[in-house]
Amino acid sequence: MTEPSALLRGLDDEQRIAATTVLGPVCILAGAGTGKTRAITHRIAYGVATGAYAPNRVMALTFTSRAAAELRSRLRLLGAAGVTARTFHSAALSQLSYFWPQVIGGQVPRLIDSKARLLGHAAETIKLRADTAALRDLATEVEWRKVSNLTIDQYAAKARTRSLPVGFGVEQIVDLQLAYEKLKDERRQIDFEDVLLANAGMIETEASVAFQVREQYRFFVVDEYQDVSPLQQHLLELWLGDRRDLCVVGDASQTIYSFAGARSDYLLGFASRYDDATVVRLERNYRSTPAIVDTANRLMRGRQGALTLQAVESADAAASAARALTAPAAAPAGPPPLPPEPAGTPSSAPAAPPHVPSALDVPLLEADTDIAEARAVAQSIILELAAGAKAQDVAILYRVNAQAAALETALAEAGVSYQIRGARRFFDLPEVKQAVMQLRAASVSISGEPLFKSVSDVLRSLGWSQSAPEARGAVRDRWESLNAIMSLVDQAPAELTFRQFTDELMERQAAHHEPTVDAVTLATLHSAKGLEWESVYLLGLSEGLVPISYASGFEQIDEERRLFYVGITRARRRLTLSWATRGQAATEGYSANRGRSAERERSRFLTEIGMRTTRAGGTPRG
Ligand SMILES: Nc1ncnc2c1ncn2[C@@H]1O[C@H](COP(=O)(O)OP(=O)(O)OP(=O)(O)O)[C@@H](O)[C@H]1O
Repeated sequence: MTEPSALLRGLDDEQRIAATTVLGPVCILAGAGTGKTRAITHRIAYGVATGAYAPNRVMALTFTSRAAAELRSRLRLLGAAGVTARTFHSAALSQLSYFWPQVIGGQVPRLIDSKARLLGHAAETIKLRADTAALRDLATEVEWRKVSNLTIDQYAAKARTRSLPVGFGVEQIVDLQLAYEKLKDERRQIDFEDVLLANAGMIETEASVAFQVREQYRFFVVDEYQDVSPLQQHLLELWLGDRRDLCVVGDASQTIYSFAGARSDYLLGFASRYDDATVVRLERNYRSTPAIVDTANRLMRGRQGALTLQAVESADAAASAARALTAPAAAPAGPPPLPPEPAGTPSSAPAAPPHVPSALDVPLLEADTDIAEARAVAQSIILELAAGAKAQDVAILYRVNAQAAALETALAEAGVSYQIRGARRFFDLPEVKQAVMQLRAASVSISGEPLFKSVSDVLRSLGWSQSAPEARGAVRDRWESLNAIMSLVDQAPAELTFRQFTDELMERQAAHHEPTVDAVTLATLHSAKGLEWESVYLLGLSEGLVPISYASGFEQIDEERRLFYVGITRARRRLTLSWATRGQAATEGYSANRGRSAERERSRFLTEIGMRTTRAGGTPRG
């Protein structure tokens, strides 16, 4: 077991308070890149190491299986392997599967694999016409009702003020939901949200279930708490009962799933629900350069929930009383400032004051069209790669999937390899499955060798070599996959054994946690949450895309602002912003008017930040 004091090394003062306050209600309000994952993993490990927790009585909850796998893996390295780290859904399903036979009898009903398909069948029963796209929107509406913990009647009352799927009225949607629930019951099936609803129902109605569940888990930690839905919050309260050992961590500025039912008010209201809560603010950003931090702060200046440490040192910012993320003194300065100062400054001019990095150092590219924008970005990436950057450290982020098309073209023309996040499942590739199996088999008999040797011997037998084959196509793809596994060896801590390495691989396989391959990442802003890269390009920063055309009203525009904030704060050393002046008609959505060219306006957020524009390949503009 790890020494308790060793677990506190490498934490800053606030992180240490979070880590050592192992009992009672704790709320960690953490800005982007401030080390919240570090804080909660060290807190759990410290609680285990000091004997405050029995590991099997701790439950760490996340919202994605990737995040749960990441927590498990970090906890294992910190000596807290027995702790449960799960998504809300997986924790609820495991309890439901255990208690269903006792309480109801038989097995848990089968989970439906496609809500839209079952809704289609339900629509037929009430003679409602809906095409595939409409059914997907209607499925989202069903999900919203359920995660908001509303009955169909309560939904009917709220729906009158909601923007509903196009072409459907409240009555039709209510009838469809009734038909859907009926059909589901007849078929003895449940959907994703029913798992939480049924689990909650059992704890509420069966005292013995409530007793057993609460006996098992005593200490709760919730990561990304700003994303909690009313249904998840309800279940969490049932799990807790009258206990108070709950630690939540989150960043209200990164709430980007309100449309799907996430509610940051549970995070922001934690201290008023628990008036003796320990509230810790993590505001020192360890990830990004001062210029990137300044860009993020300007965007969030004065916003509610902008989690910050101290007033930025300008009179203007001080006056606004906004608190801002700070970059640590030792943060790298980042790339040389762009755009360049206009030439021709007289040499006799008084010495310039020292340069204070700011958002004005972040380049903003302007191009005529989407493809010109994509090509400008591809060219910039080529320069970065030529200067020694690794492709896997570069990401291009955008608002809607359709924007990837121009990028794919431009990157292919430029010969830059890329992967689209979420587009392929690495561990489903046959060569990867085979490699994991063989590594596992070898790890049973081989021990004591350096990890690199054990893994590379197995992978060589499958076709890996130190240098990449000079070819494109299947052979090269196979090499890339095996090399991605080798790159996990490079990232592994020195003390990791072969057996532990294969444990990790299998864990990642179960969670689809892909290792980085040597390629630039293309991802939507939503799917970039929680990740970081050395260099990040944010594309399409025009009205209609950021904010998206269908966002209306303060709340929705603010969610777009937070999405932009998430994008900015993914960058460690270099951030490049860009937009195209012409494209599809911004007011009518990105993909609705393909082929039609319309003037675009640059994003209002760029103006708020005070960005200057550099024409792609041209000169700065005010
Ligand atoms: N005390 C510290 N000293 C040095 N580096 C740290 C410290 N705490 C965190 N970091 C580093 O800062 C970066 C951000 O940490 P982490 O990923 O835990 O942040 P986060 O708060 O979860 O970020 P986000 O919410 O933006 O995804 C990581 O590279 C991490 O190693």
